[in-house]
Amino acid sequence: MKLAPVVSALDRRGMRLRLILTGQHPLSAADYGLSAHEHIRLGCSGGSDPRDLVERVSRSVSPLLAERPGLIIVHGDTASAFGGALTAFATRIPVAHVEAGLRSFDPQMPWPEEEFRTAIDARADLLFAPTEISAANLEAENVPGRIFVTGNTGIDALLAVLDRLPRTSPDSGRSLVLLVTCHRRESWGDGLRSIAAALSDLAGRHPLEIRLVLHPNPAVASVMRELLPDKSGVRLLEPVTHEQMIKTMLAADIILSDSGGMQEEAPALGVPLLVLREKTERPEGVASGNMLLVGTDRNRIVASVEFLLDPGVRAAMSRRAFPYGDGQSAERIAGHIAEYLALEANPATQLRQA
Ligand SMILES: CC(=O)N[C@@H]1[C@@H](OP(=O)(O)OP(=O)(O)OC[C@H]2O[C@@H](n3ccc(=O)[nH]c3=O)[C@H](O)[C@@H]2O)O[C@H](CO)[C@@H](O)[C@@H]1O
Repeated sequence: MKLAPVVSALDRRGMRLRLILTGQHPLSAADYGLSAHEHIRLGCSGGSDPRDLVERVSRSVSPLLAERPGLIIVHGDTASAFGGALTAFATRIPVAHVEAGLRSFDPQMPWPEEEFRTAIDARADLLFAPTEISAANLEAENVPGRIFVTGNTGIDALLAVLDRLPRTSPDSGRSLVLLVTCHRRESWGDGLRSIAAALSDLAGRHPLEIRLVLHPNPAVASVMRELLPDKSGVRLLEPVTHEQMIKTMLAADIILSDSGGMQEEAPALGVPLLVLREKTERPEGVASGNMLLVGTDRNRIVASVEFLLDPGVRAAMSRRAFPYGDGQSAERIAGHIAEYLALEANPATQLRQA
C-alpha cells in the first residue's frame, strides 16, 4: 500500500518496474491497482521468527536479480524489506529505502523493526527520510548513501483514499467512539493483557463505544478474542481494507494504537491518538500535539483516555497536522530515483555536474 504511489509515479516516468510481493500480507497487487505491472509473489508468508523470514526472502529474491536491475526499492522495516536489501547489497545492486531514518533508539522496541531499518539504512544508496528528524538520525549515523527529506508515502496513500470518500457530518449526541488496534511483538503477553484489561475497565466505567480492529496475525487476534469476550463491552472487528480503515478512523473520537502507519494517519485526519507503546519512532506527532505516548500500562491507558474525555483536551488534539508529509512524497522519490538512474547510465553527466 505504501509503495503503490511510488510505483505509479515511476510508471508515469516510463520506468520498467517489476514488483516483488513477498506474501506477508494476504492482499494482492490488484488491491492497490498494481495488477498492470509485472509482479512476482514469493509466497514467503509470516511465521514466528522474523530472522528466518529475512533468510527466506533474501534467498527467494536473489535469482530475480540475475538480470541486474538498476535499483531495488524497499519500504519500511519489515523482514521482507531487510531481506530484499540484504540480497541486493550482496550482489552490489543499488538499494533505495523509502521511510529511512525512523529510530526509537531501542533495538528491543520495536523488535525487530528497529534492527532491520537501521541495517537497511547502513546499506542503502538512496535514503528517503519522511522528516527532518529522520534525516538527522541518518546524518548522525554517517550512513554512506544520499539522504533526501521527502515526507512519507503513507500520507500519499491516505490523501488518495480521502479524495474518494464522501464528506460526512459527525452525528452528535452519540457515545464517544474509541478505536483500538494493537499488534506489536514487544506487547505480546503482558502488554496485550494489560491493554485488554484497560479496555474492560473503560467499558465498565464510561458509556463508550469501544471498537478493536483485530490484526491479521492470527496469534494476536486469538489472544485478543480470548481476553475480550462478548461481555467485555469491547466490539471486536475483523481486519478491513485501507479505505474502510480510514472511514473507521474518521468515525472515532479517540484512537489507541501501537501502529506506525496509524501514528502518521491520525494527525492528518485530526483524530487524537494514544500510542500504546513505551517508545515511538514518530515523535513528530507527539510534538504537533496530536498524540500522547502512553505505553501499555493498564492504569496509564485508563487515565489517558479519561483525560481525553474532556472535550477541550480532545479539541486541542484534533487539529489536522501533516508532520509526515503533504501527499507529494512519491513524486519527490520518483524524481530523485529518475535522476539517480540517469546519472548511473551516463556517468559523464556526473562529472560535468561535479
Ligand atoms: C515499527 C512500525 O511502526 N513499523 C510500521 C509498520 O507499519 P504499521 O505498524 O503501521 O503496520 P500495521 O499496523 O500492520 O498497518 C498499519 C496500516 O494498515 C492500515 N490498516 C490497519 C488495519 C486494518 O484492518 N486495515 C488497514 O488498512 C492502517 O490504516 C495503516 O495505514 O510496518 C510498516 C512496513 O514496514 C512500516 O512502514 C511502519 O513504519
